[in-house]
Amino acid sequence: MDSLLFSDICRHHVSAIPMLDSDQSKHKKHGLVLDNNFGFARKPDRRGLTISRVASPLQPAIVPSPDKETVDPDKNHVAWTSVRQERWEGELVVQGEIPLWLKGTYLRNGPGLWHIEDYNFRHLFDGYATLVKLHFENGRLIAGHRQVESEAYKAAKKNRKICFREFSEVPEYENFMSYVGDLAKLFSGASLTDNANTGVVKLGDGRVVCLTETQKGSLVIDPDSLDTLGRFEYSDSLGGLIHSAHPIVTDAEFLTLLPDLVKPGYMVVRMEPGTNERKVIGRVACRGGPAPGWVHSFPVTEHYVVVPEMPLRYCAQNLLRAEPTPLYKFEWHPQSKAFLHVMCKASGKLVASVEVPLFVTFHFINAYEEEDEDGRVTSIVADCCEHNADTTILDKLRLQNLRSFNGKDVLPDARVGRFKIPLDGSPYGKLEAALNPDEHGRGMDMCSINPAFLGKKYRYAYACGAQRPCHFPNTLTKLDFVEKRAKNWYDEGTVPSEPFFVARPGATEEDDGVVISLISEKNGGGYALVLDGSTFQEIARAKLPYGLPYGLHGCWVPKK
Ligand SMILES: CC(=O)/C=C/C=C(C)/C=C/C1=C(C)CCCC1(C)C
Ligand SMILES: CC(/C=C/C=O)=C\C=C\C=O
Ligand SMILES: [Fe+2]
Repeated sequence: MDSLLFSDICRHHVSAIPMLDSDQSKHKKHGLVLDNNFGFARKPDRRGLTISRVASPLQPAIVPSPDKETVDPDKNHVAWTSVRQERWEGELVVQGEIPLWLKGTYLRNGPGLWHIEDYNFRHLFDGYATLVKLHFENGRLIAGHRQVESEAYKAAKKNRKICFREFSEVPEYENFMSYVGDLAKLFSGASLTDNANTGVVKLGDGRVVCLTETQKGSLVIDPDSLDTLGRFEYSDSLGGLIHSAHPIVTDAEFLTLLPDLVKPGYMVVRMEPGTNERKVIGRVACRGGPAPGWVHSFPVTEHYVVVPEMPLRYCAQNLLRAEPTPLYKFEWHPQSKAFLHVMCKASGKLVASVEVPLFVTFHFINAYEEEDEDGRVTSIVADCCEHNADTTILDKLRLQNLRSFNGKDVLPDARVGRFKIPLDGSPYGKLEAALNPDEHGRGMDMCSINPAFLGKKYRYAYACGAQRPCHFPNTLTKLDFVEKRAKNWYDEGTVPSEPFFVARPGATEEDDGVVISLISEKNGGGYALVLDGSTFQEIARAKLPYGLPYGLHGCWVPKK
């Protein structure tokens, strides 16, 4: 049973954040708080991890490495292993120095639980959401993680099986009639997951919301306790079941895209802080078919929203299937071509719609307007993590592939794809690499920028790159689009998550700040890492009591 493996996780005295609740008290042992209450029975996972450490209440723990002999790093890298318990919180020992100006909480969301009972999920994106926090204050660091209490997660726990349609997993049907019943529920959205495992955003009004690609998977959480407070109900009647996993969120607005699978196109919508009502800015009809392209993310400039139409398109038939297809809910339609549409934020009018070379991206990095000497906008530049128009990256993110690294260099090449969209009515846009991909080992994804440069001409981005041979991005990289160079951070055998930039208050330089990442180590350990935004050198790290599974996207909640 997992409880043996989870033994003796220490929790320190953190007076500001009450932890004991009735669930936890039953695990209270030797003055420690455990929270091994997944309710999913499971055979031991051969990690044989034992972290046994009792910390005095005020002393941060020094946690020994797990038993090396029983850890098979190739198969059991902690990045691809389910989080070991529902929740934990404690203060970490900091090596180096956390700047005193860094006051607030970094939140990171991601799919962290990939099994129920003995059933292992297939794809990275299937896992139930694990929310991680790093609270920085006065040079100290309090960390914690907790499962997001979606209906999908709670139902799986209660019924000991998958109950909703996830990215690639669907509930097991007892008979044909139950499959038909589930299909009926698909159209109303009732059978879709609300497992908000992709990102977390802080709205302009302070509410913090975990998100995924289903609209029902928008869940409000408490950034201190990591409690799930309830569903974020959109009060408009725009309908639809899915949206972009990456809305553009600023203190002033929330912008997102609602793909329309019936009449292929996208609704561009905006929501003001303090409301739950999205209002339509405009609609873009697809130029290719048979369905809209997948819009995991999209970029904006100061005045425009760029709507990508990728040839990797949603596929209604694949949505209905009980077994995943090679491209899951999507299909690759190169003959349908690729387009970028540009909509004016203020009027909802389409100011450009250009055909561009075929591309595959999850993540746009940023976009900005270029002007002539009279201040007229002549073109738009939009950057993304581009997988060389190759969809195989989706297959590389299958857990079986992630868990079977054998030293071979199998990560497909990726680059910073820079689109140039003319606004003079020309029918074509360009796509080129913004810098030589060798600068970042030809791996490229999970990007962030200084948020003050959102939609504006910018020089720097932070992302994960590659130190080859590898099967997954394994470096942190700082990209300089002026010098066309990258600075890379690498720690052998680790899997770093999205580098997240936090600007120093009062900064005037774009890269004046820190970059935060959570690192999963091959020995089962893990640490929080803080790099200097400018030099990209390590300034602090703090070991976690145990490594955490790979996570996706984060946000920053400044201390009030
Ligand atoms: C974690 C991540 O990056 C993406 C998650 C995507 C999900 C959960 C997609 C779910 C979907 C369904 C459950 C049915 C409808 C299509 C689609 C949005 C792909
Ligand atoms: C982790 C990832 C791609 C890595 C490729 O090199 C994509 C994640 C997408 C969802 O947020
Ligand atoms: Fe994403």
